[in-house]
Amino acid sequence: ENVDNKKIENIKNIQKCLISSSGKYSALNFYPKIVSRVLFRKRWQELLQLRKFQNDLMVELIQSRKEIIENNNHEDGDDGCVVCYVDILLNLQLPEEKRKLDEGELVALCSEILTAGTDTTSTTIEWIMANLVKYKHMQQRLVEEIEDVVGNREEMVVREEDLEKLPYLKALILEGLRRHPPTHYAIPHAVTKDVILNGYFIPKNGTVNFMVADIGLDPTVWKDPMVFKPERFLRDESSSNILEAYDISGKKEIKMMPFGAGRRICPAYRLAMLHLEYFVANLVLNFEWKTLLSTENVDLSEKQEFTMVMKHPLQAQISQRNQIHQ
Ligand code: HEM
Repeated sequence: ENVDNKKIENIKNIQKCLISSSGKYSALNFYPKIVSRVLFRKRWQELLQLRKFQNDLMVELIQSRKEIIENNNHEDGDDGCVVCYVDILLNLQLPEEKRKLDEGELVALCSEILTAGTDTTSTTIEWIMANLVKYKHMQQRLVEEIEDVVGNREEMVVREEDLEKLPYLKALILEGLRRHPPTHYAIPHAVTKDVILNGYFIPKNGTVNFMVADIGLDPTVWKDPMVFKPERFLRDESSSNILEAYDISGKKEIKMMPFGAGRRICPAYRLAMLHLEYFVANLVLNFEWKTLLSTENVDLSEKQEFTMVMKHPLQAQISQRNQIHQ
């Protein structure tokens, strides 16, 4: 909170720059470092320069946190701040190597959490809102469900504790993640020894990835997989509003895996679900979302950036809903 805007803007820019050129720089991994340094000399220089810029920005912030912890010698509270992610990283002792994280590792982990935790959620919200603009009846059904729960309040706001009473909202979020997962692949995984997986031989250190988007569109698992239909997650599509207990973590079975599955599942999948439900509910409760022109259609074409974004970003006309209680 005390960091000046210019610095925040710089961090935002460097993160964006590294994300948007991640394809370009990941090519540097294709050859052993010694070869790639010669073949792609210029690209290496560019990357190292960006990384230095990022380092300079973040190390200063990390250092100031370190000083606060050392001076206060407490877990949280006295400096008016909650415990930060970086506080936990600074206290971490690597059990096998018996050492703390070095500066480069701290910067890499801070960079990872910023990247992994922002575009993913905002892209998913945009896809879901686009579907709500396109399918007015879904927006209407959602508003009615929310008003039934919060309708008597003075302040029209959906609170965290309301979310469990909103099954259609959850069904809508799940359908958004099935039909428009922000990442179409998981992070590459590697096997630590030779294995045979489903009849395929995978050699030690071989890279394995998962086609997250295609799994959610498998026609042998999902009826009309291309159709956006939140009701598919409700027990009785036509009448009942009871949500099938759907296990997004894939512990029982895997019919879709927008957050990955198993040991390396997205560590923030519950937080992400909370963000998605909370933001969509409040955006819809407070505002009516429409296309700019009544004849206009919402174009749901995709474009691959760091996440799979809308090729034509959502443009909508929003107006404040009539508040029931003034
Ligand atoms: C809609 C929102 C999100 C989606 C769909 C999503 C999806 C994913 C996926 C598919 C992976 C890779 C899993 C694998 O390789 O098996 C992942 C990893 C990760 N996610 Fe998320 N994520 C979301 C939000 C977040 C948020 C809000 C944070 C942090 C605040 C976050 C932090 C991370 C981190 C740190 C990893 C890497 C974990 C590792 O290396 O083991 N994600 N996420």
